[in-house]
Amino acid sequence: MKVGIVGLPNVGKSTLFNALTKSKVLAANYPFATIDPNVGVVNVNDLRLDVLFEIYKPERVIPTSIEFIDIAGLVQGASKGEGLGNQFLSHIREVDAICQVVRCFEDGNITHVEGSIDPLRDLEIIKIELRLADLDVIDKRIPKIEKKAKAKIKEAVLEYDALIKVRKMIEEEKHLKDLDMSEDELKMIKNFNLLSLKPMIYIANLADTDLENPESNHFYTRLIEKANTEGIQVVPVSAQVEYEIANLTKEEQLDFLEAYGLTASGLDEVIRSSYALLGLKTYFTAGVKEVRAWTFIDGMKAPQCAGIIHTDFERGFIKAETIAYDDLVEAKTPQAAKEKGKVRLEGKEYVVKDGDIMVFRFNV
Ligand SMILES: Nc1ncnc2c1ncn2[C@@H]1O[C@H](COP(=O)(O)OP(=O)(O)OP(=O)(O)O)[C@@H](O)[C@H]1O
Ligand SMILES: [Mg+2]
Repeated sequence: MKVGIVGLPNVGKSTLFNALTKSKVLAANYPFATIDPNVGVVNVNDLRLDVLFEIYKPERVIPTSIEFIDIAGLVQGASKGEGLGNQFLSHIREVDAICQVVRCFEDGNITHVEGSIDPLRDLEIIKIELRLADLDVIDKRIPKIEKKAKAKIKEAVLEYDALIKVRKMIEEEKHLKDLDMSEDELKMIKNFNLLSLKPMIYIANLADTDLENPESNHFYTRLIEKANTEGIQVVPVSAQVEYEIANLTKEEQLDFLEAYGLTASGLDEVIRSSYALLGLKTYFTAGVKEVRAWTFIDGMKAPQCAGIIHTDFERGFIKAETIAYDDLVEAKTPQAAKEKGKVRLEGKEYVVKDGDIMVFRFNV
């Protein structure tokens, strides 16, 4: 699962990426500092792992992770080849969700490609470019299948109808959920990796002085209002502050945060929101050797979830011993949970739930 960090040039994308991934890729005060995408893996902090650690006292705890990709800045006209143009857009096609960094901080020393701070204008630029790029893809495809669709070839009719619907949706700025599309049409559309259909959150990149009270920044409040109308979540952070504290010890971090009137880093919220945005859930495996978190997609059944660990587990799946996280915590030990009848034996059709602690029985 990949999350792309997207936005205008020089708004703080690489700075945020460095903070998230504890890396040191080039983040610099000029547009197009980033050209090739940077890729990094980020652990997903989960307090439940700390609790499971206390229960199982394992030798090690392994959190789950997601991948972040820092992508080159996008400018007006990118869909027509401006800036890094289509090369840039192809990198966005590969991600499953988008974190859009929106500059809300004022700083005369840091160049803004549009010459002023205006988050709503910036959002509009990005949105238009993503939509134009999609229309381009659709309009190249439609003539290729039109004849076959008119000749009533089944596959082509399905694809043609789906493309026409989505084209209209993009043009009229509607949502996919407002469209009357069949399962098959939706599947078909997925293959095109359309940018405007990717789930998105906005990261409001604030000045350090705004952290204590973001609402005092009118750029930020306007961004929130806009996002509310779109049903998009906003996460406020200062990429610069997060970067500065990313490599400190936990204790130093707390002191540093306190100086800004904060109790926690904003990065966890960025990571958690991205995880949720992707529709991701977590199940656990737990024992004395290892407690480990595994990511699955909402709706997956037990065998598929087993397959995330090893394909043999899926192929030879028999049953899954399952305890709900809350049941385990309430019972205090796996033994007590068993005695209370809280350990369930689930079969092939079981839809795994967030927090399930699972032991897979399999035979190959
Ligand atoms: N919240 C912030 N407050 C002040 N300065 C910031 C903040 N976030 C980032 N910056 C500064 O903005 C400049 C640009 O940052 P960065 O290189 O991360 O941008 P970018 O979006 O990756 O740009 P590009 O598109 O060129 O790759 C850097 O000098 C960075 O230190
Ligand atoms: Mg960059």
